[in-house]
Amino acid sequence: MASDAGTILILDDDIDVACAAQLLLRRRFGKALTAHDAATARELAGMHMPAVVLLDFNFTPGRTDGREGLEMLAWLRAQPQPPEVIAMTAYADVPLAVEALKLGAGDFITKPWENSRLVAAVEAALARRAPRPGGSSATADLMGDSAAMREVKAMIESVGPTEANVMILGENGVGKELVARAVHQASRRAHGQFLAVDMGALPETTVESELFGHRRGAFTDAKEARAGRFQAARGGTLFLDEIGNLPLAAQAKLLTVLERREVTPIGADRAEPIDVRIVSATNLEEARLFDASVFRPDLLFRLNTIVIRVPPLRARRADIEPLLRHYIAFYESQYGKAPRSIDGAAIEQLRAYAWPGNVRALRHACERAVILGMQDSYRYEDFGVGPVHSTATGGDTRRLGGATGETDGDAAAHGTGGYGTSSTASGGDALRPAGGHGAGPAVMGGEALRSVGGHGTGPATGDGDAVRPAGADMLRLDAVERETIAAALAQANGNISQAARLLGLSRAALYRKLEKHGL
Ligand SMILES: Nc1ncnc2c1ncn2[C@@H]1O[C@H](COP(=O)(O)OP(=O)(O)OP(=O)(O)O)[C@@H](O)[C@H]1O
Repeated sequence: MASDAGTILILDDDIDVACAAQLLLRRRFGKALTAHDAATARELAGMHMPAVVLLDFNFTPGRTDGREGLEMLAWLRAQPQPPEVIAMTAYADVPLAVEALKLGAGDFITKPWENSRLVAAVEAALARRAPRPGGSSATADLMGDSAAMREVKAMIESVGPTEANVMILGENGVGKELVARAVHQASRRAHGQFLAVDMGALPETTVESELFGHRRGAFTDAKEARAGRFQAARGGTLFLDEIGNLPLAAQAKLLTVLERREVTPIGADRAEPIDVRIVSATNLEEARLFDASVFRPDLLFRLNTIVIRVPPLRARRADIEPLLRHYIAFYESQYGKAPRSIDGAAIEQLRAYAWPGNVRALRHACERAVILGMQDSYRYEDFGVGPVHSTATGGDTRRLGGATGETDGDAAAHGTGGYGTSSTASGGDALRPAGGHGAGPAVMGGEALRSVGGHGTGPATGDGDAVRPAGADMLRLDAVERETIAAALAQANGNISQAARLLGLSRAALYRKLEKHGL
């Protein structure tokens, strides 16, 4: 019997092949649509947001290079709610299938297929999209048992099941997105989408179309209708990350949507009701957030029904050791390394370190130690974080410099003192280019291996730049990269999201590069 598992879209220019798949899959899974060319596929994908796409790789007669399929795959992967893609290739095209897998397809089948194999592939694709089963607790991914973390987790468990909008506050890298995901998992919407949007990275000119969607032909580039993030997250949770970076004009539009609980896609004549729970996050200090010239108070009022403050790591030092153990084990397994213990003195020093980059930096430091550590146990130097005591005022001053609350007392997760009250704290993720890393190594993770040994011998921990020229050329390239990043940061006034956009990088990729260059 058909189940309502989500729409399946089949793109194949061979009408017989597409229809055969449609008949089979419709019987088993419910809604299955077909398209025979790229334009129709895009149109259908925009309108129906399929859960799974079966993708042939050549849809123009005579084409055999698979480029069309790879382009379509990239387009599908870039959608606000990307479907699982199953590549369909001819038997001889295994290299193409491998390329498709590298580009994000979840599976491939060869034509002609066995029906049972096709059904199994679609079932597996649907299972990959389903929320993680069991997980007795929505907060299972949040390591740390400090008083502050316990308070954060208790809030998640109590506000999760409500429909209240939640705003999460905290410095960069403290785990705001993880908290947002936990709120979603604890909610009645857990079976629906958790859709994250980096508001700081949306170009101002397209904010409206990205969030609310557009109809075909609504403006010059609108070649197909496209659902916005509000529609894509229907039934689920929309996570508006870096909300503090949203320009004031876009804030006004967002406010209208939240007040009316409906969106009108650009070019549409009717509004559509929205069905999303809004969770937002920002690293702005509260003083800035309450400044009406930065953030509209009426919008803030809509968003912050419940506020969860995630304290910086230095204010909950009891979490440092469990986090270290967790991420060391994680990277040992990822890199196939034998488990090693952490030297007792190293744990003490790592607990005393100020962790200006919070959990994200701790995670990177563990990855570095696993790759570079040469002793029987991990030593403090393996983590590449610089001298313990340089960090309270110097070190990485990029993200909030204040080292207040540096006791095991664990600042309260909410209330007034938990976040950003230090007079030395800089606004948001403002970057001070002059802040160096003291005596810490200038390279992080696998980059160090590559600078010494040429290229390609260590695990590729960077951002896809595993193959690099050796020696002087590489040093020059690194210097150019560093300068380019510094210039972009200066131009963006230290705003990480904007700098990432200028550089064409994701924020995560930019963070890695900042750490690599000691910026
Ligand atoms: N309590 C935690 N347990 C395990 N991992 C964590 C925890 N907190 C954060 N992390 C990890 O640290 C990294 C940064 O977390 P996350 O992206 O949620 O932070 P953020 O506050 O949203 O950062 P930003 O403000 O820069 O977007 C992620 O890799 C995340 O998995």
